[in-house]
Amino acid sequence: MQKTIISVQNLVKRYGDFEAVKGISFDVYEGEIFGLLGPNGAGKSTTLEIIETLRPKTSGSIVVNGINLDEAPNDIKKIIGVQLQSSGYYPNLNLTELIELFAGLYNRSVNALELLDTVNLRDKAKNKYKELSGGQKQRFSIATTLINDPSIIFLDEPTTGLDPQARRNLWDLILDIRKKGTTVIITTHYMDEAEILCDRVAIVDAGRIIALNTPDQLIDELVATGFERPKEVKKANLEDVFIHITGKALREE
Ligand SMILES: Nc1ncnc2c1ncn2[C@@H]1O[C@H](COP(=O)(O)OP(=O)(O)OP(=O)(O)O)[C@@H](O)[C@H]1O
Repeated sequence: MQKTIISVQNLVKRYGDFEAVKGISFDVYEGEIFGLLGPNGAGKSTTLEIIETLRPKTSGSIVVNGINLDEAPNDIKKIIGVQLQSSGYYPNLNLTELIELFAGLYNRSVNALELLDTVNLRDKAKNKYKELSGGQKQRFSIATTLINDPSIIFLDEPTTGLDPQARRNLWDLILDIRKKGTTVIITTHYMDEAEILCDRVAIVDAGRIIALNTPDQLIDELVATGFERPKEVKKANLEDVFIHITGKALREE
């Protein structure tokens, strides 16, 4: 029996007259990678930010690890890891100094180099954020979610804009984080990514969950309706070619 670590019930969010989230309910199990998928404007980030205590909800109930968001949002903050806005990365500080600063905000001391190691950025410890490549920036952003040793981390489109190697590298990182027991909630527009990473996905459209299951089950259900891909699929695709000829290793970015 899986333990529920996040329970969302009838969540509604209105911005003025516009209802962005229309009464959604779902549970996230401890230790899983749970994906929120959906087109632009579906309400994924809004839902995520409400659970992260960063945005007020209109109605509904949210319980994170037994803590009711209405009663003790600060207790929820202590056990979750949130990607900080890059605007909060003071331009004159290097990565080590930024981590130390954020750790101070959580009232914690962390070994910055060890943390940078987990995201493969030790050699950039003395660099400033603006000197990083896109992939390195994303990895640093994931490192910042781990500063308070959280039980749950939230990743909003972590691989958008990355090259295939950097995406795969980030997938490995996310799988490693989960292997250590951390629950991961992720939003993405990439279905290949969701298929590889997520234990279960909720497909959100116009503020409603229209499907929720394991990727495998969702695919099987579609196939059971008689769906077939319009043309025979080749055994490889262009991305396989790209990775095959450029190598899987992460580049010196
Ligand atoms: N602060 C706000 N004020 C008014 N409307 C907002 C606000 N934030 C989001 N919205 C609207 O709510 C809807 C859901 O936005 P949200 O950012 O949650 O979608 P999303 O699924 O994360 O989309 P994307 O994939 O583009 O990031 C959109 O129509 C958006 O315009």
